[in-house]
Amino acid sequence: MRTSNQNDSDPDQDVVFEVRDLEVTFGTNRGESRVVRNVDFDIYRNETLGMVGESGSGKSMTSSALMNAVVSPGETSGEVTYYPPDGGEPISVLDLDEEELRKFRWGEVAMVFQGAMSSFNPVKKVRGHFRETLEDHNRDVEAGLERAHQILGDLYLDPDRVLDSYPYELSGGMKQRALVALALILEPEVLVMDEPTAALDLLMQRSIVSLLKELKEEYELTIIFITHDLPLLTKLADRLVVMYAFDIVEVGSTEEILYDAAHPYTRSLLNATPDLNAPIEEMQSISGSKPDPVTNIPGCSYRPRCPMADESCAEAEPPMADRGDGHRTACFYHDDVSDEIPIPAMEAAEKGGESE
Ligand SMILES: Nc1ncnc2c1ncn2[C@@H]1O[C@H](COP(=O)(O)OP(=O)(O)OP(=O)(O)O)[C@@H](O)[C@H]1O
Repeated sequence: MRTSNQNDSDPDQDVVFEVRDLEVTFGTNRGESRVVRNVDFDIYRNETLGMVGESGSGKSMTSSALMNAVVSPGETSGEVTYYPPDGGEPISVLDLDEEELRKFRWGEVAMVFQGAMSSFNPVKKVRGHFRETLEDHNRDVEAGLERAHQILGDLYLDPDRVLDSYPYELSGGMKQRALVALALILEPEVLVMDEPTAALDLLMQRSIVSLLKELKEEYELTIIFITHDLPLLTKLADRLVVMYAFDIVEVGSTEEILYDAAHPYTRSLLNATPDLNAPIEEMQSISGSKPDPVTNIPGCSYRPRCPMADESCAEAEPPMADRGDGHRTACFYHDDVSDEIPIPAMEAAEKGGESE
């Protein structure tokens, strides 16, 4: 097991991705747009890491940067180190050339993108997509198609029927599962899923979640799951990363974040989700205007919307405070937050748990 010498890494964890000082910028006519700002975090092998935050907070850009796949003319800087399994040589992802990246992206880390519903070529049968991916990566096509059968079966699909279909002949849920199977065809270690369930109905979203849990065990995957849907994440993720204004404001185990959220933004997010078992449609928006990636406000980026902000929050950016057990948050007042911003639903849930 690799242990990191970085202060904010957990030495007991087997790290698969180590991200340090990650920045993504775009030049605009208003000035430099910094859409990912000094982001530091680790991803542990075989965990499901959920990334949550309001629209535009930088989740997709951060996950694209993990694969050095930020769209042009975006500039990515910092360090993204990928640790292959079994102690293989670490890979500095931002230094890979085009050919190395092509191999890395399917073979080590595969991605099911936002809007993936449309990412099958409509005039090609599903089998053709599997064949093409295998051929492009010089894999044994017959053995690969056999694996496709296995994965599609594991996703409760009829493999022959799906492989012989055109994408338009499949329902949304079937198409989405076929895309997950395609992402897994080259046996990646990590699966990055960006809002993969957004276009599906609630029932299908929940069934994809239980399928992902099964897949993760079966194929020993590390999963990074990006969504606005906090209720969905709580059922799936081992740990959560909360993003606000292009940076991480809180990270910790899902349980810690649900029952001891220590950043005012995370607590507002939880309060905007009245019932963690309710459909996402019921999530309310948080008051105040969203941050602008071209503007750099001094101090804490959440300050303009934070009910607890005072002068010290304007003077300096709060460093990540360590609350133990890998729970960290960027707030000067993390010890006072639970008194200042109660979360009635969580308190009720906790009381219910105690009385059982
Ligand atoms: N091609 C682009 N060029 C310049 N800026 C971009 C581009 N794509 C996204 N952005 C900006 O980058 C910021 C972060 O966007 P990102 O897509 O990472 O957010 P997100 O948290 O994933 O949001 P969503 O949940 O809506 O996908 C936003 O301010 C967005 O407007």
